[in-house]
Formats: sequence, C-alpha cells, structure tokens
Amino acid sequence: MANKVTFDYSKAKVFIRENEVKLMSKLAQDAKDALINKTCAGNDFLGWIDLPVNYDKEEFARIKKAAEKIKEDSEVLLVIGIGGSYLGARAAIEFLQNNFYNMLPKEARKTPEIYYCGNNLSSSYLYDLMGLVGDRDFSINMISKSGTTTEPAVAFRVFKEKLEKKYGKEEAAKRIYCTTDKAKGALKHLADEEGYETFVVPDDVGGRFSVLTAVGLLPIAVSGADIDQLMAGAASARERCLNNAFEENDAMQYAAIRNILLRKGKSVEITASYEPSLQYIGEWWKQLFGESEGKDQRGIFPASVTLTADLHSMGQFIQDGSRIMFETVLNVEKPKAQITINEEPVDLDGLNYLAGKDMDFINKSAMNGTILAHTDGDVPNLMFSIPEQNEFYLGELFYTYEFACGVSGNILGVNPFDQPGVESYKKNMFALLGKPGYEAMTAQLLERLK
Ligand SMILES: O=P(O)(O)OC[C@H]1O[C@H](O)[C@H](O)[C@@H](O)[C@@H]1O
Repeated sequence: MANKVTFDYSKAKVFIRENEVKLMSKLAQDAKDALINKTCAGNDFLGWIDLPVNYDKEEFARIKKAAEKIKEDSEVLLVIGIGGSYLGARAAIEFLQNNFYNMLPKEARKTPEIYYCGNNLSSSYLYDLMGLVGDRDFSINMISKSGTTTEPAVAFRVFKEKLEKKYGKEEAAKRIYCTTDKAKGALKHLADEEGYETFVVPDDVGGRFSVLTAVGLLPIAVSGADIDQLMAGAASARERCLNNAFEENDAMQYAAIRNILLRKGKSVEITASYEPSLQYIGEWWKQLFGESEGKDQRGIFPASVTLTADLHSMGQFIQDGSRIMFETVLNVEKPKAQITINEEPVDLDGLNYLAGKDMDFINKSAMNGTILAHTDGDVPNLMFSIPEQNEFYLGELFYTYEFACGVSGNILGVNPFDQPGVESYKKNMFALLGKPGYEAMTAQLLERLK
C-alpha cells in the first residue's frame, strides 16, 4: 500500500498502444506548461494551482474560530449553496465522517448536524428541512461566489427569516456566515449591510475549483475534520503534479489516458466506488469535469455509480450496453473497520465458505471481479487508489483531480474554466418568473409552453 493517492491504468493497457501514450504525454506536457505559465484559455482562473501553499492564513484562522463558535452554539448548521458552492464540502464531510453522521446521538458526534439546501427549488424539501431544524439552535453558512444565484438566495431568504424570528435581528446576524466575492454581488452587499461575518472566494478561483477555500473549509471544519491536514495533502499532491515528469505524474497520466480513450469513441466516463461514503466525491467530480470539459460540442460525459449497489441496476448496461464508456474506480485500500464473517453451525445461508474472512475481502473480490468482467466487456478500467479515508489523502485526491482537469481540458482544446452553457436555463427561468429586464422573452416562451 502506497502512502499517497495513486493512479493506475495497467488494466486498460489492452485498449491503449504505447505510441498513443507517447504522443498524448507530449500534449499533456504542453497542457501542463500552459497551466503553469498561465498561457491557456481562462488563465485568470488559475488561483487554485497555488492555493494549498498560498492561501490567506489570517482567514484560515478565522474559519477555524467561526467553526468553533458554530460547534458551541448550534445543534444544526445549514450549508446553503449550489454546484461548486456545496458539492466539495458535502463530498468531504461524507468521505471523512461517519456514514450516519447526522443520525448519531449528539454525545457521539459532538459537532452540529449539517444539512444542505439552496441546491434545488423544491418547496417540499425546504419545508421538511424547516421542520427538521424545528426549535433547535442553528447557524447558516450562505455560500455563493457570484452572490446572485437564485436557488441559494431563495433558501437563504426563507431561513434568514426563521433565524431572525427565533433570535431577533441582532443575534441572528451573529449566526450567519457568508462566503462570497470580496467586493461584488448582492450577497456581499447584504452581508455588509447586516454585519454578517464574511469569507472570500478569491477572484481567480472558479466555483468548482473552490473546495480548498472558505467555500469548503468552513463546513468541513464544523464537521470536526482537520483542515490543516486537508491542505497538507493538497500541497503534497501539488508538488507531484507540478514537478514530476509524465511517468511519475498521476494527474498528467489520468488526463492523457482519458483523452486517448475519448479519441477511440469512449465518450462517457463512469466514476465508481465501492464505498457509499464516496458518492458525493462522484458528484463533485462530475461538476468539476462536466462543467470544465462539456462545451463547444466536445467533452467526456461524466457519470458515477456506487457499487456494488449499482451493479444490480446499472451493471447490466455497463457490462453489455452501448460500448461508449470507460470506468475509473476509486479504490479505498483500507476500510475504517474490519468485520469478520463468523461460521454458523448449520450453513443455511450457504455462506460458511466465507467464515473467517473479512468483509473488505468480499468487497475487494467484488471490485476485482467487476474490473475484469468490465474489461472483458470492452470497458477500459482505470483506478485511483486511496490508502484510507482521512483528510490528508482527501486533499491529495481533490488536488490531483483539479490538476488533471486543467490538463485534460487543455488537451481537449476547450477553455476549462468557463461555463457559458449554464446561462441558458437561467435566462428562460428569469423570463418565466417575470424578472425585470427579461420582459421581451416572456411572451415568446409562454407561447412555446402552450
Ligand atoms: O457560487 P455561485 O456563484 O452561487 O455559483 C454556484 C454554481 O452555479 C453556477 O450556475 C455555475 O454553473 C457553477 O459553476 C457554480 O458553482
């Protein structure tokens, strides 16, 4: 077991020729140079590259202090944000904490329950969450880089009202923490007016690359995780990403191999994990790669599955459906705990052949068997191995993926750091809602909806 997150494409070698790797390694090198020299498209959004070593230490200390206060005075923390403004925090908290974090008795958890909202427009969801918070003490971390996104703004308005009713305006203001732009946007303006504590999303860090800023760090710290270790892991991966040659550079290799596979018609990448607590790593990764690469009629469609659960639903398609995909397994090498299967005197369930075996051996056997089966079914299999689920390795994983995404998007020839396509639905929604300035579109859209 290595003491770092590692990438391995040996099982996919049957699909890939050496000369393809050689050619693609050159493109990966060019892409990496363009990132480091800041000559690529979107080069004003490269702040994430140095973030693990070059972050605002004063703010970092303030994040820890705010987290301590929230832990002391709140039974519940509401994380309000969408896309890059919540997926990283949720991915990290689920990766690091107990599978049943929110359901644990308070004495066992010692930190607030954490719920996410503002990532949909469902009144049922918000109503149920209001009921769940009930009369309990709570705080809000409102996160929006632009400070203008509709979904979190709506949820914030609703919960701000609840908070002010419970504590009065002045005390409520002390329970609202806003993570947003340093100067622009409605949220920054509101926070300044109302005196909320604010944290900054740096100008040169886009939402989907912001997990290692206050966007991710404050909620992660509230969950009791060690954010110093998270940054240390990211810094360690950064060293390798920036300095290692292709042969020793996991991010470059991953970027290169996925582009080789794309050029062979594999236009879907499925990230698969055998730990349910990695489900949101998959969600975070989907936004990272989907928004970065899916443009100009190009890109690899990112999908994710949690196994073995989805082997009983999506497994058929992956094994035997349209041959359009490759798979990247996130393999956690050492589980949090061992459970041994005991022998039973009468082998009614037929499981005695597993007696004395550890459950993780069963899980890994399922994983290895699946990798071979999918490979036989023409699904190239790649793997990231994660030694165990702790803050340091998570920092490595986040950074390696971010760097790989920058390299991969540049190989693809797109600007990995913009997301023009996201605006289309917003314009239509605003027109249908009657937002001032969208009047011209409204009648036209209503006609089409008839
Ligand atoms: O943080 P915000 O400005 O509220 O943005 C939240 C999310 O929504 C936008 O529409 C973008 O497509 C995402 O990249 C972003 O992460």
